[in-house]
Amino acid sequence: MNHDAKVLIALDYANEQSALDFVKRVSPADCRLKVGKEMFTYFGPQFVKKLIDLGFDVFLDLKFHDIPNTVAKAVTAAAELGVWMVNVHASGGPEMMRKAKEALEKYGDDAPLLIAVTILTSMDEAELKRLGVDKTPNEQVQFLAKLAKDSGLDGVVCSAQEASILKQTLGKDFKLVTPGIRPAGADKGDQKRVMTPREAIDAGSDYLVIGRPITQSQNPQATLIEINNTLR
Ligand SMILES: O=C(O)c1cc(=O)[nH]c(=O)n1[C@@H]1O[C@H](COP(=O)(O)O)[C@@H](O)[C@H]1O
Repeated sequence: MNHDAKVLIALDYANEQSALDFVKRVSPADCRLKVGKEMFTYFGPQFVKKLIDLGFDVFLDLKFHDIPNTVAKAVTAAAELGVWMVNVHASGGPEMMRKAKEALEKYGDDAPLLIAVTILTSMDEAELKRLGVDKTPNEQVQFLAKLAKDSGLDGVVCSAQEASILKQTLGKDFKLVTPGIRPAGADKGDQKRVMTPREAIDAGSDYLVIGRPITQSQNPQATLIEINNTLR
């Protein structure tokens, strides 16, 4: 579906029917859906196909990280499946990212957006040091995001805290996809540094990954519309 919905709902279910029951309660005109490693590993491409057939844009969040040839083939498989967005780890390197982007060229306007993961929000400075990286997470995110842009990618996943600096340095067309979003008053769960949907958009986010505040709502469509209304 071609629309400007900014909310990407994270479908984190270990049961396919529960996910499909939820999906029937929200409109593909008002959101897109993110399918990650858990659901893909349990339910596979057939599950993704069902969501697409229901009219949803799907972000296939498998964070590919492998040699360039393998990643190019993996993103090709994602394009064949018909997903709207797919991602790779920027730390796979510029050659890997370039090859992945080139593999999608033949799909023209139907190619999925190709997004890079920079530094996972679960990594702190000490953990980066253990990996031999002597930068702060923030510096390393900026470094990898620039590398992703220079390699031709369409954007990055980052925290909303990093969005404003990345928007300034990498320009308005480079898409920023941000998790860790909580509507005012919502339960934070295990997210530590959160922003409201409106704050994240104002900071420069293009797409907001939101899971539990919508999936666990009594009325998911109403919650989604409330969020969308704050973004106008
Ligand atoms: O890659 C992600 O989507 C992701 C990256 C990250 O750094 N932090 C993060 O929370 N996520 C995902 O974003 C979603 C957030 O879900 P909620 O915390 O329920 O809104 C989950 O699917 C997380 O796995």
